[in-house]
Amino acid sequence: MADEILKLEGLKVHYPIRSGFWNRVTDNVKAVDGVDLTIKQGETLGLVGESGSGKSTLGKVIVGLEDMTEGNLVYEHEHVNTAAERKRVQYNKDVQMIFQDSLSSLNPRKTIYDIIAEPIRNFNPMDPVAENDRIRKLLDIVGLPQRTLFQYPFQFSGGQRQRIGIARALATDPKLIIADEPVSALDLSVQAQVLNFMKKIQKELGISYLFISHDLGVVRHMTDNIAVMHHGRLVEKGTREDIFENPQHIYTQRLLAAIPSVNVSERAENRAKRRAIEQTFDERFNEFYDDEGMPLPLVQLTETHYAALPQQDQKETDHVESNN
Ligand SMILES: Nc1ncnc2c1ncn2[C@@H]1O[C@H](COP(=O)(O)OP(=O)(O)OP(=O)(O)O)[C@@H](O)[C@H]1O
Repeated sequence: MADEILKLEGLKVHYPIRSGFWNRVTDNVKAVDGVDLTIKQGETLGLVGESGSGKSTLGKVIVGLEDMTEGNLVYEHEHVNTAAERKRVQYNKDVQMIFQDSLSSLNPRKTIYDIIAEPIRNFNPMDPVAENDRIRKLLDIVGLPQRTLFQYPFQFSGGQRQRIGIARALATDPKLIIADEPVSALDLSVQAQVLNFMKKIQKELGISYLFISHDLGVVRHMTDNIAVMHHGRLVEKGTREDIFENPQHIYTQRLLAAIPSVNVSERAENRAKRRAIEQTFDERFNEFYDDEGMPLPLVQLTETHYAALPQQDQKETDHVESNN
């Protein structure tokens, strides 16, 4: 079995809500509320949930764009928070992010050359000739013509811009890429191209991905394992088969029902199924969520499959109490 590359332990991000005359902290938004998750070397782990479930916050904590309130990041078996400076610099070089909105994540005043050069200059400065070679090679890897090097982001299509974002992320030779909704802003035909391309470079370069998406349909073709997030907690995690063939949590079932059917003749039938699942979700919400509307703790069902189930639903034969 592949070794782990990154482990999240009890990760929490709570944002204070201030109110009243004295602007005191009166409550917290629990954007991420105690997530345990392991990403293995070379795998793609899908992180799925609706808007507001906390996925982006989790991704940002991993790359240091957001601070955690509590918890640990363990990278290659070492705690990132307490690691020596050298190890932390290595972590920042090894773990990169691709964003959903390629236009706003690429500096509009910089050429493609300078955009890709920036991480190289930060992490691995080299002489101008070597830098030029490296940038041209990265452009080749992402399949953009050399003549685009001195153009600006607005001169590219969405799909091409996403490739530039990928080239920038690859510039430091990362081991793990956090891809936050990398294709949701793109047309369907371009989505497939970018996804296939991401898979191709994964095979060639042996990178791991944390692939964040609101759409289980997109994640299906990309991932080995999947974690489903709701209200800042994981409600289910397992292999792709566990999630698609044997979903246990009502929220996972609802997300699966939301995947649009390609087959037109099945659409009416799917609509009816979706309505039934929505109804089950509403009826059983109080069993699957606590008094504050938060998901229950995860329980281990099989070697690979975990779900936040109420007691009476923990019926799989070989289930083991989770220590998560
Ligand atoms: N800086 C912040 N201050 C206060 N609340 C925040 C902040 N950032 C995020 N939140 C809240 O935390 C929750 C999780 O947000 P997050 O963006 O991580 O969700 P998401 O699942 O990625 O959704 P989306 O796909 O829409 O980005 C939301 O309720 C959001 O409003």
